[in-house]
Amino acid sequence: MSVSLLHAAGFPTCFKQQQQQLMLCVSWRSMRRRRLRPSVSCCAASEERTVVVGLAADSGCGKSTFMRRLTSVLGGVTEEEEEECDRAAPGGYSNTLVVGGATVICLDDYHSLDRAGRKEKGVTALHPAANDFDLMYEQVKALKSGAAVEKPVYNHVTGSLDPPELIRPPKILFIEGLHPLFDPRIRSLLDFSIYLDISNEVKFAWKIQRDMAERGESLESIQASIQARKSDFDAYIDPQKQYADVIMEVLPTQLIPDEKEGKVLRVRLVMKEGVKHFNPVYLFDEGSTISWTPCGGKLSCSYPGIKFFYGPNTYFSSECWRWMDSSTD
Ligand SMILES: Nc1ncnc2c1ncn2[C@@H]1O[C@H](COP(=O)(O)OP(=O)(O)OP(=O)(O)O)[C@@H](O)[C@H]1O
Ligand SMILES: O=C(CO)[C@H](O)[C@H](O)COP(=O)(O)O
Repeated sequence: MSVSLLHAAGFPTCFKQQQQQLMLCVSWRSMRRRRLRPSVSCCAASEERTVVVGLAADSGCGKSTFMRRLTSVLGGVTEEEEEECDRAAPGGYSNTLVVGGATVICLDDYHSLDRAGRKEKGVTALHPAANDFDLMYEQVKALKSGAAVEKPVYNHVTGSLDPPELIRPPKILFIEGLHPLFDPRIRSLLDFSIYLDISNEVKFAWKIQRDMAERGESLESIQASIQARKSDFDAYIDPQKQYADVIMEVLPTQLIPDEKEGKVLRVRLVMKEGVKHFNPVYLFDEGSTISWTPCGGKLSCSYPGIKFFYGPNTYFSSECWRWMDSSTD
């Protein structure tokens, strides 16, 4: 898991280069919004139990990008998966991704209020009242215990709920969305959890990049949408990070004064100690504290160009965490 996570997070180096590569990719979420054929898991219920991984983040904070990179480690979609999908649910819209024996479901599908309903009640999609946590729990529990479910589908194009789709239990079930760690019952089903903690500055830069370029939104509407969701984000989304096994913080760089474009970033990987089946990664020497700033004379870019930190640290008042900080110019 550690290697895949590092790959997905872009550690330890070349973050800038990877960003450029990412920018060439079409966002998976935007692809699936256009896609008209649902993906339905085609893995037969196996003797082994399904491993459940939660990925939490605010909207526009890289969940789809992260999942696309993580599942690329698992391999591509097999012919059997394609055929099963075609047979099981031809036509229609889906937020689900099936790849390499893993199924990624998007928790937006558990919105109990559609776009019109939220508008009428004056709540955002981040508010618990707009989501069906009972059904989310029942279905994740069923999948984990090897039973298929008829999962609802929230259609981001129409803003309403489509007919449900069949999800069979995969080897690995990823639940990604706004609230995978919100409900204690659902938290108890997770074998591993990740929170993408994107600072306001970077979130804004990424949203502008995606929503202006790909969705034709104006700067003002992006600003207004972030602002309108801010109090619910603070109340219901952000606190989930204390329950995650791994938190990836993406922050503005400290290496370039006044860098506003969000093209150069600082990434901090926060890893909980003592999580079953997870070995936190380290730089050079496990358990030590390492801070590295290269010699300016050896750099082809402006000093300091790159900076690393690794060591034990506290997070939410607990000491069983390790941090890795990486910043590149
Ligand atoms: N690791 C990354 N490095 C650089 N840019 C990124 C990274 N992850 C995401 N982004 C930028 O942020 C944008 C939003 O990412 P993405 O669509 O994956 O977010 P999301 O959480 O799935 O959003 P939503 O829930 O609104 O669909 C991307 O289009 C990309 O521009
Ligand atoms: O936060 C979101 C996704 O993470 C969306 O805003 C939420 O799902 C509502 O969808 P839409 O904006 O299409 O009405």
